[in-house]
Amino acid sequence: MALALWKNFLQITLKRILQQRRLSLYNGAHGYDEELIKKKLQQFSGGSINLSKEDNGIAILTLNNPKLMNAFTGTMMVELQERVTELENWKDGKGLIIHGAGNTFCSGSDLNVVKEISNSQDGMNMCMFMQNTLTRLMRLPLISVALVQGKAFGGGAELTTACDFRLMTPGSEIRFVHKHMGLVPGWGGGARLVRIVGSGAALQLLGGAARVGPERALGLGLAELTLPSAEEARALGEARAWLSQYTDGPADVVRAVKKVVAAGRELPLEDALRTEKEIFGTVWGGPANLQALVRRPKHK
Ligand SMILES: CCC(=O)SCCNC(=O)CCNC(=O)[C@H](O)C(C)(C)COP(=O)(O)OP(=O)(O)OC[C@H]1O[C@@H](n2cnc3c(N)ncnc32)[C@H](O)[C@@H]1OP(=O)(O)O
Repeated sequence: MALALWKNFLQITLKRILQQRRLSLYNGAHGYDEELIKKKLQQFSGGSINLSKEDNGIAILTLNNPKLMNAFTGTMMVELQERVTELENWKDGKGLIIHGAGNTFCSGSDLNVVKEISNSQDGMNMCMFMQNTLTRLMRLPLISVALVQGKAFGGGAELTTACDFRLMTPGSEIRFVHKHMGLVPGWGGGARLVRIVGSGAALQLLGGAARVGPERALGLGLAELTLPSAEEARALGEARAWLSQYTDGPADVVRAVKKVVAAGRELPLEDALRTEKEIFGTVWGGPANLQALVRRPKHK
């Protein structure tokens, strides 16, 4: 009995490690040493990344370091990775809202940390660490929303692009300030921005470190909607209500929808088609499909 349980535990752990590897971009073969950079990042503490999973299948991820406009300290980067792992293992999940504490989104990486790891090796490892985490975030089978209040600057702007949708509150601003810091995006925000707004607009936003308010973001297709409220709790309620139009329904179907779109977004066409076939197989003849066949709804 104990041996069977142990074997089962080992199998589950191995499966999780393999899944994380498959969903990540970098490993040892790329000269990436995850344990080394995690140890380094742990030296720079402060703030937290909080996750609450609600019964409606929507999770709320809060960037919590309001003293520094929710800038990412080292421990927050590590905590973000842990929360993403938790979300990968949340089988009832359908949606995710990412927001910042204290009426603002995130001012990027903590400049005190940036200064301490300004050598090339640490910088490249931090870049690979954050790309791995944000790529796994983007690939979650959850429909995700960045709720942008106040400012989303630098790495904060990059984080918004790892979500499926961006909702902005009145007066909020997304700004890729990297150029003014003598940098380019390194958390994957450049590549994702090109796919969201196209290369011309991305060049304008990155090359000019442009301020993007709700109106311009809507015009560019960077944001979906300007919410009516700028106040934290109200805006969160409005974001929840907006997201629920896509997360209503059985978890397996909502997750399948996200997986089909994620495959179409990332894979070459033939691979995406094959993946779509696999995902189709998980819902065809499933409970929601059979119930619908009994109900025979008219889609008027
Ligand atoms: C991945 C690459 C990156 O992310 S590089 C980092 C890019 N981000 C930045 O350069 C943001 C720098 N900060 C700013 O421009 C301003 O603080 C912004 C965000 C516009 C907010 O301005 P304002 O509303 O006037 O507030 P403030 O400047 O008084 O800030 C409040 C306190 O927060 C701090 N803060 C802000 N951002 C960061 C940051 N990224 N790292 C470290 N600290 C940050 C400010 O220094 C200020 O602290 P203090 O009150 O002076 O002790």
